[in-house]
Amino acid sequence: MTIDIKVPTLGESVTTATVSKWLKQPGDAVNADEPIAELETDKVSVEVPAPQAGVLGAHAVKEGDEVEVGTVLTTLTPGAGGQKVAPAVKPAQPAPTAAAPAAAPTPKAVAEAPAETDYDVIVIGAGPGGYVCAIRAAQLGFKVACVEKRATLGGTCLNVGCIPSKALLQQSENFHAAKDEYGEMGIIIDSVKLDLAKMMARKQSVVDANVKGVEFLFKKNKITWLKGTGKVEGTGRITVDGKPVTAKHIVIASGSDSAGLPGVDVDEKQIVTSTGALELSAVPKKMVVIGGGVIGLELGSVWHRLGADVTVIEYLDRLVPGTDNEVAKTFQRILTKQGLKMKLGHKVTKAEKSAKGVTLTVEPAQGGTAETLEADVVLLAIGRTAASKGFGLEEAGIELDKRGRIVTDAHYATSVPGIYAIGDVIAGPMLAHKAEEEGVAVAELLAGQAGHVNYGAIPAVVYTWPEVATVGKTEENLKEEGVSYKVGKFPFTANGRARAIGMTDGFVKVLADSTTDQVLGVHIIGPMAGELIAECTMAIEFGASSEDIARTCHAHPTLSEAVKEAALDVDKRAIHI
Ligand SMILES: NC(=O)c1ccc[n+]([C@@H]2O[C@H](COP(=O)([O-])OP(=O)(O)OC[C@H]3O[C@@H](n4cnc5c(N)ncnc54)[C@H](O)[C@@H]3O)[C@@H](O)[C@H]2O)c1
Repeated sequence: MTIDIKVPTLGESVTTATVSKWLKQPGDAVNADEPIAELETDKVSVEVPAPQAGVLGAHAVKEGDEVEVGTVLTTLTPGAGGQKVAPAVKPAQPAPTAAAPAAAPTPKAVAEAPAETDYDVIVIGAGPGGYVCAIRAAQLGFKVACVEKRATLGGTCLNVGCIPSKALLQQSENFHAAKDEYGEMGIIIDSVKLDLAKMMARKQSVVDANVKGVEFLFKKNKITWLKGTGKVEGTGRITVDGKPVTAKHIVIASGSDSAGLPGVDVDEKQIVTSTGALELSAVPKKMVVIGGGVIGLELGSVWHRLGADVTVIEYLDRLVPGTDNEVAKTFQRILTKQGLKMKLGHKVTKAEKSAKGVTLTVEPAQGGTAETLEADVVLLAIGRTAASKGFGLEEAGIELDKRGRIVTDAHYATSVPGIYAIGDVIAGPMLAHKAEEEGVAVAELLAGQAGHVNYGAIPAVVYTWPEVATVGKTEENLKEEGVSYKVGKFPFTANGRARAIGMTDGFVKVLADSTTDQVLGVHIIGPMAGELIAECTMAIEFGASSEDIARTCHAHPTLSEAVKEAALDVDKRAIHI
């Protein structure tokens, strides 16, 4: 008996390929799944594996021939594979060695695409990118499943990131205000006490309500939650805890993990990432934060307000890289005034744990004399890395860049047909709302619509007090790009509402093109900056001019009037300064 080996399904809309190379010749013995020929489609190179062990018969096509899906390539006589039972036409492939691993990525993915699938779309990861993608795909009529290994939906953001940190930020701000600021407003509270356990319980109830909300949305949209760990096997195929599941389209939204630092071993008790810093059972006396970025400053602020002596060690000579320099300097001044200690231009080279605490060795970033710092708790917050390892991506041939992020084209397609990626696991800012936008865009693209993300209009917010919010280009960006721009600025000290609420730190800065007046960037440090930036983001999205903002009536008395005044100041006609 012989069986035909045919050109397999090549993926969506690809029906023809060219036989680029025969890897095995007639008479060669092959094992099941061993590649026997290489085909090239207009998208990728594909290997055709033998369906079972046996000996190859006559080849029906030669190298260079164009073939269609279903064309017979060659025949196979089933039997024992792996050994030559007929004279070799070509030497057998060398056995894999450490120096030359045989597990070449890419090609087999397309060859194994299933003809019929369990779902239209499978999303791997139920964070803001993944769950939003799943919901939008379901709205568009797809049969959708979402794989999530965590016990609850919502990913890092809802479970151990954005949401719990914002709950703690609010609660610690209220505690601090009641303790240190209400007196000025004529509210005398004799004794303000912290009940940390209750504070943590409330934070958890906020998280619980949010993650249950996503579960409800899944039910409402008839999305199947596949509980377990997803592993990508190739085009159209994954496994969940080892069980095969198939889909026409796979979207990877696996997110990111906290970056480690050699010599600093995280135990989530004494040396913590953001996850541990949201769970501390007591206020540390001394806390050292490694990294003066978003997480370090938000969570450093929380524990400082609750009573910890906090020192931030930052490698660069400024806080929050990427934000407007002037904003960063003001931010540093305000946080220092609040009592956070800053050690800029320094790095941690070692962290030694003992029963008493942690001893950190700290050195100037550019070299110099080392010193030691003591801490009860160390928060490591030096960035996050794409979660792209350990679930089959490289084996399936999905290309990663040097930083481990999945490489995608403008439509979020990876190097393997039918597999897409969005959110923290691909390039771009690691922000929940960026991931959400990409989730919607990819779902719409899969439905044949014009899904799109405007990367020039993605706001970023640091939820400290005051908040820092930014959208579009910074002055530094514009100088680098040689764009001529005008600056309008307005301080919150001159805003009536800011005075009334007693929060006058900070300013709004509007950057507009010198020639066209188009708004190119807005940078805010001040009360509720994270809310105020929405108007500015919309201005950029709609291609508005600073005059458009300046001529828009803003309610009085509101903080948003500071945005209007900054826009007026672009033409030096602010009223209240
Ligand atoms: N509010 C928000 O939107 C929000 C909140 C939390 C996290 N996030 C995102 O999560 C990601 C991670 O946040 P993050 O704060 O960890 O990263 P980050 O990139 O914001 O900041 C990390 C900081 O650590 C510094 N650093 C790096 N190596 C160092 C070293 N060896 N010693 C001292 N300093 C060092 C960097 O210069 C940088 O300032 C970011 O992409 C952030 O945007 C966003």
